[in-house]
Amino acid sequence: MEEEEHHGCNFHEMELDDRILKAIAKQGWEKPTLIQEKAIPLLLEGKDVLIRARTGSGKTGAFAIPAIQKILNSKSVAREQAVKCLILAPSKELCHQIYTNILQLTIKCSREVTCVDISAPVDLSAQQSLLTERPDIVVATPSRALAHLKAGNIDLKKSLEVLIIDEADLVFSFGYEDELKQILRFLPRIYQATLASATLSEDVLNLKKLVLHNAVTLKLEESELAPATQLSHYHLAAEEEDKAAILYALLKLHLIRGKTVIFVNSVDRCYRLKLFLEQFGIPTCVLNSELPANVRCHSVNQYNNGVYDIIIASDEKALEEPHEVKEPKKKSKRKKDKESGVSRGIDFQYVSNVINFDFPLDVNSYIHRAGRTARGTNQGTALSFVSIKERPLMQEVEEFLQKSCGDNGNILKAYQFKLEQVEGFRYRAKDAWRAVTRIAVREARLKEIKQEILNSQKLKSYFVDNPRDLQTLRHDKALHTVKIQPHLADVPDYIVPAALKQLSRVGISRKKNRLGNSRNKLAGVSKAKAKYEAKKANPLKSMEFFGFKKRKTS
Ligand SMILES: Nc1ncnc2c1ncn2[C@@H]1O[C@H](COP(=O)(O)OP(=O)(O)OP(=O)(O)O)[C@@H](O)[C@H]1O
Repeated sequence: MEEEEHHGCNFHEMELDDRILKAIAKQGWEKPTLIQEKAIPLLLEGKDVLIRARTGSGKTGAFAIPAIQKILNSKSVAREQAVKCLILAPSKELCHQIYTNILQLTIKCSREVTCVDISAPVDLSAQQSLLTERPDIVVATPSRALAHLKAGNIDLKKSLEVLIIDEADLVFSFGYEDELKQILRFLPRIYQATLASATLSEDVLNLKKLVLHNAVTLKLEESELAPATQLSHYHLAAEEEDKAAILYALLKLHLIRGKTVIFVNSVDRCYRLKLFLEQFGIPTCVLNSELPANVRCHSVNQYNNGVYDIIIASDEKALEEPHEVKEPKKKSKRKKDKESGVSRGIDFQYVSNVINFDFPLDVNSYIHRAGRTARGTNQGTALSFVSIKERPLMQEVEEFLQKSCGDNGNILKAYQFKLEQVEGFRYRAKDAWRAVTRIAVREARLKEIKQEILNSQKLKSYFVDNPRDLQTLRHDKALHTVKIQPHLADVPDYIVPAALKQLSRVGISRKKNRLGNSRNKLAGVSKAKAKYEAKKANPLKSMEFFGFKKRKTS
């Protein structure tokens, strides 16, 4: 089944319970997204559905709303408490996000519909009590679900009505095939199943055969990314030695406005960039697979609430130090978390810009990175730094964008960046980048993990009693493994390009006001949203002042 038309129907026309409608309204969702419009009625009819829709298109709502409706329906007939819906997702972050979404959607019926997330890597016995209550919805990674099923902590044989697998394309690649097959043995013969995925890979089709029966495939004929009217793509030619200088200039001159996610290709480079920006007084928060899962969730929550403006994330597919390692690679001894899809599927909210500091290693990865912005109905920009070596990868992305956006215009626009105009920045950046030695990076990596583990374990019980203090726990503190020279935090007038002097002054004074109001940042999503709304018109607009004009790609 392939659909293109968006009839603009309303949630009220979907025969949903009033309590769900109220919760949807509270979320500020005025209309269903295209995938919600198509999927919700089919799922309410009881069909098995394979949902293929672009990243950020609202798939969570598409499968969660009918599941909640179904539970409310069955409760109106029999009040027996049992697990009726199992939602599997390949990472703890995703589980946490789905769980949060469900809490929001059940806010008006939280007594009738209960939900637990059992993806946290704690002792099974610690979660047993949550499961003895037999919550209506259980969210888990496949390995956690299987462990509890084997331990006899959940029994789904009689009660399960709905099975949902989110980010289905990742389930096999994260190594869950075996676990999933085993889980199926614990399920009843008949249940409704949904798979949600941003791509229709071979893995998804295999999973479909395994899990779905007579399924409807909802493959929306839309691009895998938001349309060009919503998401703008730019590339900027930059060699390794200049990337850092350009980023520093863009950030300090406030040419990049609004919340930003910067992607790099390895955990080391996360810290390298953090330590580099730290020297210029630019705080950032890192997200990578080595950090404890609850820290990652907390960081993303705070980012979504407007506490931080910049997250540096490493891609899980990435290589270690792709530009620098010359010897054969040794296997990292440090434990990486199989269940951490650091950025895949994560709903970073109100992100104005995605910056590919390192160009992604394939088209899929570009799609997933760029999909962190322009989510739902919001605007966004993806800016990629591209070295000569990375040009072939960029061409692949360009071809993909051209094909998927279906017109002959240039979707991936180039910025001609006049590096000579920011010579002062380049000069400072060179020293600062050099100061970030391998040892400093290693120390930072260890220090952060130690700090975060300490925060997350020793202070856990303290934070349970003092949840407000948890809000003030920040993940963007300086790591200080590189010596800070305070003067570097300022931008002396003489290094600001003439065309930008006026603009950057405005930017800097605005920043001062912002800092004065930093407490407000803790106030939550509405502030973050307001800030986003103020800047959304064109977060990279001011780049044009820079003496580089938009030009067509060759
Ligand atoms: N009907 C709607 N109207 C406006 N915003 C919506 C609507 N439905 C969902 N959203 C918002 O869109 C964003 C993306 O939703 P969601 O995370 O469900 O997307 P997704 O398709 O699952 O993306 P991914 O594949 O990356 O996980 C969320 O911030 C969500 O609150």
